[in-house]
This record gives sequence, structure tokens and C-alpha cells, in this order.
Amino acid sequence: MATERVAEAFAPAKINLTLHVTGRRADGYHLLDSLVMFADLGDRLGVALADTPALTVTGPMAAGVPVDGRNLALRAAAYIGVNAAITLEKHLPAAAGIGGGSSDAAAVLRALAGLTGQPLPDDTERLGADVPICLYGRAVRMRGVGERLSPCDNAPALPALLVNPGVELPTARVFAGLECHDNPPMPDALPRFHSPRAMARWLMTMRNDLEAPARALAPRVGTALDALRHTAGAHMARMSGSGATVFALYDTGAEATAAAEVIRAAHPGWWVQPVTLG
Ligand SMILES: C[C@](O)(CO)[C@H](O)COP(=O)(O)OP(=O)(O)OC[C@H]1O[C@@H](n2ccc(N)nc2=O)[C@H](O)[C@@H]1O
Ligand SMILES: Nc1ncnc2c1ncn2[C@@H]1O[C@H](COP(=O)(O)OP(=O)(O)OP(=O)(O)O)[C@@H](O)[C@H]1O
Repeated sequence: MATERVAEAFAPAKINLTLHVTGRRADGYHLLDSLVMFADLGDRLGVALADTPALTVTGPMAAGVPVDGRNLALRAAAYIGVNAAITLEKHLPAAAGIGGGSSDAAAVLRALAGLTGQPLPDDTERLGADVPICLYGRAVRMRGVGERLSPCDNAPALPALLVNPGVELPTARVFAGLECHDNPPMPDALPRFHSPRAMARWLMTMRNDLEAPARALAPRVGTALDALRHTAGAHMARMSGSGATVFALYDTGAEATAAAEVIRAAHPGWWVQPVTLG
């Protein structure tokens, strides 16, 4: 029976600090080895049990987000067979490599599990490759196509700047542009990270294998990476996921905020957000 109770849920941006493409399955999906952390910035949802499914999308990044059955927030509720009325306040750009739709889906699954007492479902990667990591919600290494998770408990909080240069990159097109599908994974054992600087130094020796095809499709990804690398205090800059969002890492939040001002002044149309990753 329908109730008025609304569960509030937060859907943080997912950042792939590394993304090694290590193989390809028979169905065409790629095997990955990726270290993921989450930002203190994300979409905000309200979820209530209802007689029929409903979705309202608002917020600064709502333009162009589907409001019908294509929306992953609605698909997540349908996946567990619950009718839900969902409000989605969009703060993350879509098709941006930071897991917007997957994070919304994970937030809906968590909220509905709380409202109904049902356990979280298995096989959530069928909703989207990033849904299992978004359900996990904190620093994690993902392998396979995203279903093999190992905790990364020793990562320090990382001051970071996220920049999206205003170009949507469909994930499938970026994978299709990969020249080599069998690249080396990260080392079996990850080091212990004692500080943001130590972690950034190690991350510099790792890769995002999707960066080259994304830059070829959208040269503005390269422009944004160059701009970030030139900001004061930036240890490293890399693309997240299949792009086009890029990030840089700093020692302090003050450095990330100062860098944000510099980038905003030079590129007023870009989405620029200082955050902390955890
Ligand atoms: C690249 C990542 O963002 C890394 O976190 C994710 O693996 C992608 O997650 P996602 O956007 O939820 O991806 P999906 O919507 O499941 O897949 C979109 C398309 O990208 C390609 N795809 C995706 C994931 C993967 N491991 N290999 C692929 O080849 C497939 O063509 C797929 O049809
Ligand atoms: N809740 C949602 N928020 C944003 N886009 C959504 C949502 N549900 C479905 N979509 C559709 O999914 C497409 C991909 O958007 P999404 O934000 O999930 O990006 P993504 O780059 O695939 O994320 P990632 O690859 O990091 O998982 C969008 O173009 C949009 O049409």
C-alpha cells in the first residue's frame, strides 16, 4: 500500500582515478581494472512508494536528462518491482564519465531497500556497469566489468577539481575508439597511501586507457587536461571514466578552490567544481 514517507538519497559523482582496459569479453564488453573514489558533490533524490511510477527532474543540470523509462532512476525501481515516485535534483552533468545515471540508480535502490525492508538485489551491473560500485559508495578497486570489487581502505581524502568542458561523450563510442584492448592491469597489491601527495605520485604512474580515444573524439578533453595541469599545486590531471570530465589532485582544498577560479575565468562555459574525494 502507498505511504507518504519520502526517503532522501544522495548520489555522489564517481571518479575513476585509474581506468586500465585489460581485455574484452565475447559479448564485446571490456574488462577493466579501476580505482574509484566518490566526491562530496552529487545529485539529490527523494523517493517515495507510490501507486504508479513517476519521475520529476529539476536542478542546474536537468536539461536533456530523460524523464521517461530510459531514466536509470526509474529503471532501478522497476528492476526490483517497486512503484516509486522519484524527484531527482540533477547537479552532475550527464554522459560525463562520472556515473550520474548509475549513481542515481544506486541511490534509488538503497532508498527503496530502506523503505520496503527488501534486501539489495544481485546482478545490479545489468542496470549499468557502474551501478555495483555506486552501491558500494566508497573508495574501491573494480575489476571484471565492474562486478568484482575490493575495498581500498587506506586512501586519504583527496582535494580535487572536477572540470567538464561541455561535451557529452557516449561511453560506447569511446570504447569503440580503443586501439588496444589488452593493456596491463594495475599491480596486484596497491601500495599504502600516506598522503594526497603520495597517492597522486603513484597515480601518475597509472593510466586511463580511454583518454586517448576520448581526446580523439573530443579535443576539448585535451584542452581541459592541459588547463588543469597548469594550475598551481596540481599534482596530476586525468580523465574520469569515458569522459569528458577530467580531474586534478591537490594537497589542499584551498589550492583546488583557487584553481577553480582560474579555470572559470578562462573558460566561463565549463562546469568547474572543487570537491573532496573519499
Ligand atoms: C567506463 C566506466 O564508466 C568505468 O567506470 C563504466 O564501465 C561504464 O559504465 P556505464 O556508463 O554504466 O556503461 P554501460 O551503460 O553499462 O555501457 C555502455 C556501453 O559502453 C561499452 N562498455 C561499457 C562498459 C565496459 N566495461 N565495456 C564496454 O565496452 C559497451 O559498448 C556498452 O554498451
Ligand atoms: N538519471 C540519469 N541521469 C543522467 N542521465 C541519465 C539518467 N538516466 C539515464 N540517463 C541517460 O544516460 C546517458 C548517460 O549518462 P550518465 O550520466 O549515466 O553518464 P555516463 O558517462 O554513462 O556515466 P559513466 O560512464 O561514468 O557511468 C545520458 O545521456 C542520458 O540520456
